[in-house]
Parts: sequence; structure tokens; C-alpha cells
Amino acid sequence: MLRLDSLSQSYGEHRVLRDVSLSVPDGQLLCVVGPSGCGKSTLLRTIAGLLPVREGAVTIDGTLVTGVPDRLAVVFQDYGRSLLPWLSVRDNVALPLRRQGLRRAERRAEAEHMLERVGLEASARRSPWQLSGGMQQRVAIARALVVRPSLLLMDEPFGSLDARTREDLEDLLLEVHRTDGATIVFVTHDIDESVYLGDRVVVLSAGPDSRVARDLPVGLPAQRDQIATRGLPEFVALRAEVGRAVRAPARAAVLGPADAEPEQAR
Ligand SMILES: Nc1ncnc2c1ncn2[C@@H]1O[C@H](COP(=O)(O)OP(=O)(O)OP(=O)(O)O)[C@@H](O)[C@H]1O
Repeated sequence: MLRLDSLSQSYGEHRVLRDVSLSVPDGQLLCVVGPSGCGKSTLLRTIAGLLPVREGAVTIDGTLVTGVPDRLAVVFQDYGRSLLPWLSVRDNVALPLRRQGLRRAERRAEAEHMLERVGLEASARRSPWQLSGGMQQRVAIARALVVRPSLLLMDEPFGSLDARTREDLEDLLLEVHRTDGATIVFVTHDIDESVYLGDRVVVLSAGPDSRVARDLPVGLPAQRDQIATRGLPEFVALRAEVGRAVRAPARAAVLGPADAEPEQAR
């Protein structure tokens, strides 16, 4: 279980997150959305142990996060910079296994297995720069999965891909999540994507001092389909609800429209 207890975060005097509390059960795919600059990446970097916690606590299975946790993997939007151009695709994927003390042949076998899972077995010996953006992001996903993470953090991983590639990678992620069962925290700007992928969608309010504005379970059937799921009335209703929460002014977003009314009337 990943837990955030009354987490507040800032960069010097610049306040970003305030009093964020969340419990993410093992195996949940949690999507985090919110207005630009509200602190989504800051939240992920804090969970990843890359930023010291200012106030409150982040724990994984009861252990305080004070550095990069074991069995954590991170996938960023910027796949181009995250892969090493002088290594083959296979060696990029095998790289994180060095720390696990596996022999070279074992590392390569594991990497090839992961590349097969993401549909890139034929590209193992190529260089990352010989691949399309979507293929490079598949490599980044394979490299994240090769350590069999129990927690996978993804920051806008499909943000710069074309629509069709993005849909393919969304479905790849859902398939991986079904079979591997890791807890996933997935940050996105895309409201449709958050509802399509998530077991749950958390909306952060506009900054500074962003808080959890809405915490919505996604009651859609686990088996998702790009056309059928997006046409379901529940999908359409939830997308509208998330969209309203993302667009709401900070105070109304946190308090809810009813609480905010007297303030608006003044
Ligand atoms: N290293 C940093 N130093 C100082 N301020 C920062 C730093 N990183 C982010 N910020 C500021 O903190 C706030 C939150 O940034 P963050 O990147 O976490 O938001 P975000 O919701 O991920 O943004 P976006 O949706 O645009 O990617 C912003 O105002 C940003 O300018």
C-alpha cells in the first residue's frame, strides 16, 4: 500500500502541494489529473524519493520513503532523452538489471523477453534513435518492467505521441497491468485517458497549494476497448465530472460547487 499522509511540498518559498492524503491499494491503477502547473510531477517526484518531503509523510507498505524505493520504476514523457543512444535497444532494457547482479547472458535474456511483451523483439539489436517515438516509448516501458516493479510511476508517458500510437500504448499498459499487477500512478493532462486507464481518478486543484479536489472511482468494466468503452454512458458521465473538476477555480474545486456558492454571490 502506498500512502500519502498530509503531504505538503514546496520549492523554497513557492508552495505547490498542501495537505494531500491518499491511500493507493496494491495493484491499483491511479490516474492523477489537474490543471497545468498544479504539482502532478512534483507529486510523482516526491513518491519516487527524488524530492525530500517537506511536511507529512509518504510510506510504502508502512516504510517511510526517504530515497528511491526498491522495486520502483519511472517512465517519463521524454523518451528521447531517457534512452542511451550508444546502447542497443536490448542493452537499454537490460541496463537496470546490472544492479541486481545478474550475469550478462541472463540480463539479455530478460530484456529480450520484455521486448517480446511490448512487441519489439525484432528491434532488439537496433539503436534507439532508429525507432519511431512510439517504439522508443515501448522500449522505455520494457526497461521499466524488466525490474518487475511493484510500483510504477508514469509522468505523461504518452503525451507527445500521435493519437493512434497513444491508444496502442494505453492498451499495452492495461494488458501489462492485468498480468503483472503492479501499483501504477499515472499522471496525464488528458481527461479521456485518465478515465479510460484508471481504476480511480484523482483530480488536483489549481496551484499554489494544490489539494485533492476529487477522488473518483472508475466503475467501468475491467476489460476496456478504445471504441466501446469510450461510448459507454458511464464513461461519458465520468469524463464530464473529471473535466468539470479540472476546470473549476481552486476554491470551488476543493469545496464543491454548493460550498462555493456564497463566495461567488458576494
Ligand atoms: N525544480 C523546481 N524549482 C522550482 N519550482 C518548480 C520546480 N519544478 C516545478 N516547479 C514549480 O512547481 C509548480 C508545480 O510544477 P509541476 O511540474 O509539479 O506541475 P505539473 O502539474 O506537473 O505541471 P504540468 O501539468 O504543466 O506538467 C509549478 O508552478 C512549477 O513552476
